[in-house]
Amino acid sequence: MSFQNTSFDKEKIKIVLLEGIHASAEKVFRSAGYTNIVTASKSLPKDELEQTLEDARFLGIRSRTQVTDALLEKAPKLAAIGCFCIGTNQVDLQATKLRGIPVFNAPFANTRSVAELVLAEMILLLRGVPQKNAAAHRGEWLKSAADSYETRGKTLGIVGYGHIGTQIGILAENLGMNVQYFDIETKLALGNAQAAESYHALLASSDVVTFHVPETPQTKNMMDAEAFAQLKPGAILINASRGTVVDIDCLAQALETKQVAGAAIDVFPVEPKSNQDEFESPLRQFDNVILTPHVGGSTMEAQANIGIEVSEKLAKYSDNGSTLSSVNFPEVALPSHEGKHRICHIHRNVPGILAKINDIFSSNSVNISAQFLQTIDSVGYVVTDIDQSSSLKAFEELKTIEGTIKTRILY
Ligand SMILES: NC(=O)c1ccc[n+]([C@@H]2O[C@H](COP(=O)([O-])OP(=O)(O)OC[C@H]3O[C@@H](n4cnc5c(N)ncnc54)[C@H](O)[C@@H]3O)[C@@H](O)[C@H]2O)c1
Ligand SMILES: O=C(O)CC[C@@H](O)C(=O)O
Repeated sequence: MSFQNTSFDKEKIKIVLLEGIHASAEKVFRSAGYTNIVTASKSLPKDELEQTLEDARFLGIRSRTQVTDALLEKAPKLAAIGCFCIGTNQVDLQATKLRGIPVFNAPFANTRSVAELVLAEMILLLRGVPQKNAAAHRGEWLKSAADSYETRGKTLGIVGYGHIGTQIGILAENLGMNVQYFDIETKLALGNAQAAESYHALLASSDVVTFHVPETPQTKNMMDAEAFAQLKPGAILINASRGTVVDIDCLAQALETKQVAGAAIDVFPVEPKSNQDEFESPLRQFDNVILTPHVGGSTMEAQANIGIEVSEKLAKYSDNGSTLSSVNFPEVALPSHEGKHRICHIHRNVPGILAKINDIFSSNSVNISAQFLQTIDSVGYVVTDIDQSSSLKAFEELKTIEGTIKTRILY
């Protein structure tokens, strides 16, 4: 039997793209020869999702779809997942890794969009525009300079000085603001920004505090009752990171007591599953709070770019085996394997696997033309390019090595 018989027709490879992923993604897949593409404009209910994933090879999601180990159990053919966004907290990264499923995302494409929104919100909140706007819609006329401020000379505190936080810092300095930041990592201060002595020092000395941290156990309720008490009275609070970071009930209380003069919140502990579901929040009652439906990164530019970036990563993994920039997997950047067959072996990272793989190639007289290995704690990934004339028997034998998680053959 030749390798040709194991070939998986590209047209049969099922790709599921959920949550209104931009059409640019489908275009990339189609131009790479993939035609079995299922799309949905929202996240799917549990049963429907499980059914759709039964025979799916690739899954594309945004922030709503929760990928748990139990869901992966129902998706035995899944080869890789693309998060068409920055956050990957909706995916069980450990479970996907142990099942040999690399996860990809778009780490930069929407960062400018978030930075611009935050900048605009800061200006509007310092001027009291949200409450004046809401009043005008009710027929009231709040012409007054009271509690209305310029950004110039004010202090912006950025919590999480990464791709988004740094861009906001630069933009805010151009408005004449003083910028300070707090990050758990040592970061290069851009412009005239300064690292705050501590998180609490930042809270106590900033006129505007904005959060740009990932969802982690450490960032959960970073803004709790104690943190609100540390804020400079009358500060503005912005959260466009993750809904777990700010305790919404504590924020509501701080707005009641005027400890916080205004807020902009884009992300929530519980978000509606679709645009048809009602948005519930204790913040709805406050005119001085800008509420946006998790659209910090939702601009036409960002979504189109994300669609291209993540689908290209998935198509490349499918065609070539490259895992470069995966967030949970050994990263291997692979050259083209024209004229060769490429065998990908994903396994538990225990001593001796590489030797066993090569023993099998050797005993089957397989000529290896290139080999790549990378490991990440518990998982290893070995990619071997072999002559086309080599026997399929070796590939079948590789599957029997103890500790094998997944094998693929690409040609
Ligand atoms: N609202 C939206 O639509 C939207 C869009 C894009 C990203 N996001 C969210 O914004 C987050 C930040 O994005 P980014 O691109 O700047 O990420 P990033 O990884 O570049 O930066 C995050 C920074 O937070 C720091 N950090 C982590 N834990 C911290 C802690 N406990 N205290 C202080 N700093 C901590 C990291 O060291 C890093 O510098 C993402 O994780 C994502 O969840 C939201
Ligand atoms: O598009 C989304 O659903 C999430 C956007 C944002 O939170 C991200 O993590 O990039």
